[in-house]
Amino acid sequence: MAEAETRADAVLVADDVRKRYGDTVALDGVSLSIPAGEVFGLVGPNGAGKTTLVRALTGTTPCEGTVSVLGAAPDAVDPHRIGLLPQSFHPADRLTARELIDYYAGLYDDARAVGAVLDDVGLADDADTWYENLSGGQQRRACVGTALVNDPDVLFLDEPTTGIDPAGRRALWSLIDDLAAGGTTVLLTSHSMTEVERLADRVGLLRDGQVVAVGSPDELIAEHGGDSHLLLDGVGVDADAVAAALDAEVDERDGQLVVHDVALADVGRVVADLEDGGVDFDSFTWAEPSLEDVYLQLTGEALETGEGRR
Ligand SMILES: Nc1ncnc2c1ncn2[C@@H]1O[C@H](COP(=O)(O)OP(=O)(O)OP(=O)(O)O)[C@@H](O)[C@H]1O
Repeated sequence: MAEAETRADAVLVADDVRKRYGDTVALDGVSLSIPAGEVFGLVGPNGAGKTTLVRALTGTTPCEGTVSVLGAAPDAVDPHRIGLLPQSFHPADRLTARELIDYYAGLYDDARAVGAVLDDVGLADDADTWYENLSGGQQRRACVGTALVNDPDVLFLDEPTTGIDPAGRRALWSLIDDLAAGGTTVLLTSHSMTEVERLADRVGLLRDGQVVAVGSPDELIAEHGGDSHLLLDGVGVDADAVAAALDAEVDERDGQLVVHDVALADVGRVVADLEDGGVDFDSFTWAEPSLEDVYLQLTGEALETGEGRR
């Protein structure tokens, strides 16, 4: 699709957006265009500029360049149409979850029913617990709820699932799916590549305030994810011995040996060749390239775990 056509349909546009904090360049010429109903995942290392871009797009920080939301400058858009979950959000401790959602609902003329929002974020059973007595994950759910009360057309979620347990994360993912299916445009930031690969129609990778790649997870994986590979674990595994036994490219990553370019159908043969070559290893895992590999490739940084660094 031509860029002009894309922009005409776009709900969120950033055009050459720049932001400095003193000597720190937080955004260095970011251009993006996000159509209605898309879930767009923004990823990148700490300090890459994700939160600053969310703030620029929501008009909560001034910036150079052009940003537009629903065809207008962010501060000209009807606030009913925008939902924002900031990365840092500290509601009053002595409000219950219900009172917190009710407070935000009171800011809008036609807010959703408080009980329905509590249901959406899985807090119906804890609705009358003070915020300070909710667990970290429950607190985050309550915060997500405040961004949903106005049934927004555009939803900004800055690290929405931080601290939320796996079941809660899945529930939130399916809620986001449903919102997008209903036409809501969602911009979310995350350090979990699993989350972004699962949710996002397209992903933008920020590094040092610049967009270094944009595309669907499949496109990014095909372009930057590398090959399917075998990971070898165990004391006594030696990269040179493995390379010699297999006549293959081998390198080290996080204490494992990576044998490159191994198709699933070839795993049996490769393992037999290793045994024939006298290579001593404890276990192996076959892996297809994932968004995490794209991230590693483009940022040169390792995530602490496969589920992100938080
Ligand atoms: N209010 C501020 N004052 C000064 N510098 C800031 C401010 N906010 C952000 N920065 C700096 O701007 C850069 C981008 O920060 P930003 O919070 O946008 O990154 P991020 O990608 O969201 O990081 P994280 O993954 O840690 O949330 C960083 O170098 C940060 O230190």
